Amino acid sequence: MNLEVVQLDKSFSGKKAVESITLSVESGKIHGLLGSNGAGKTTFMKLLSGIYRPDDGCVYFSGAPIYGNTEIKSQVMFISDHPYFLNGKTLLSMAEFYRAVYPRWSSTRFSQLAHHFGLDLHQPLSQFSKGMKRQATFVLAYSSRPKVLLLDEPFDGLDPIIRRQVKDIMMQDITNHGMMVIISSHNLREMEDICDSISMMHEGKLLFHSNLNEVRGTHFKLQIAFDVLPTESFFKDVDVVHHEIRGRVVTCIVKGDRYDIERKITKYRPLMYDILPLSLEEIFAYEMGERGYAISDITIE
Ligand SMILES: Nc1ncnc2c1ncn2[C@@H]1O[C@H](COP(=O)(O)OP(=O)(O)OP(=O)(O)O)[C@@H](O)[C@H]1O
Repeated sequence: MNLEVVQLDKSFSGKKAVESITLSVESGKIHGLLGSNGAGKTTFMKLLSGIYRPDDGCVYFSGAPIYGNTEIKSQVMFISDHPYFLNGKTLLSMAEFYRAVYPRWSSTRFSQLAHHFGLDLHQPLSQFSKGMKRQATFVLAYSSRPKVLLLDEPFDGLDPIIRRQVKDIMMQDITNHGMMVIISSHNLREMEDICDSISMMHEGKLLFHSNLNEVRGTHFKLQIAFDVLPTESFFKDVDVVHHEIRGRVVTCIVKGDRYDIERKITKYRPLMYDILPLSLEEIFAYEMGERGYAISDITIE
């Protein structure tokens, strides 16, 4: 299933939580949703999963709007950042519930995964630890075999071994069954490793939407040392979008083709230079900084 979001709007008490978002994601891909606190990521996820009705615009999966559409909703699974289970339920009784709602449910998968993670089928889920509750959520989600998996801060509370296994299973469903995954997370290091594309939200708006390899191939960090600092023309010529000068060393973020950048740099006769791809954290800081959301120091009494 492909996702198409068109001009999506959602407000709470007159305040926009999601504003004019347009976005598309193909099946078999992982899309990362990044953003500041309160940017609107969870609200956006709830609109994508058909929990919230949009004030304006629409969320389409394979051309059909999701809101109020039971058939589409049964193929889209949302895992919230707060695992929630019906009162007094065990993993086994939750499995019965999911089996009734999700037509692609696999009891074989359920038995295999519950056994693999060593989860007790008969213990009330309320007695599970935080990490065990998360594992139970993933067991139920993977057994439901959704075509689209929406994950809001999904790996919090999982130990590193389980975290890796949960991601491995997700990758198998993406590769073997073309599942689409949309992940909202503040863990940029992890997102960098697994996402095909990313978007960044701030104050309800989508600032930026791009294929990760494309960003890495067009944005670079440049450290360059000069005998004598160059004139302003250097920054224009090399297409510097942000720079800092310390002594005779200039650190910049540069946009463009890597070989073209190197060719231009050499004309300014640097003593030495290093050109590196930007990390997702640097892209985030740069894009947010452009919108006035930069790191500032705070001193407390
Ligand atoms: N049910 C609600 N009622 C009223 N306001 C809400 C509701 N849900 C979200 N909001 C508001 O919408 C805005 C976006 O919140 P949201 O939870 O979507 O942000 P977020 O990007 O997920 O944040 P975080 O990274 O901090 O989890 C916030 O200003 C929040 O107060």
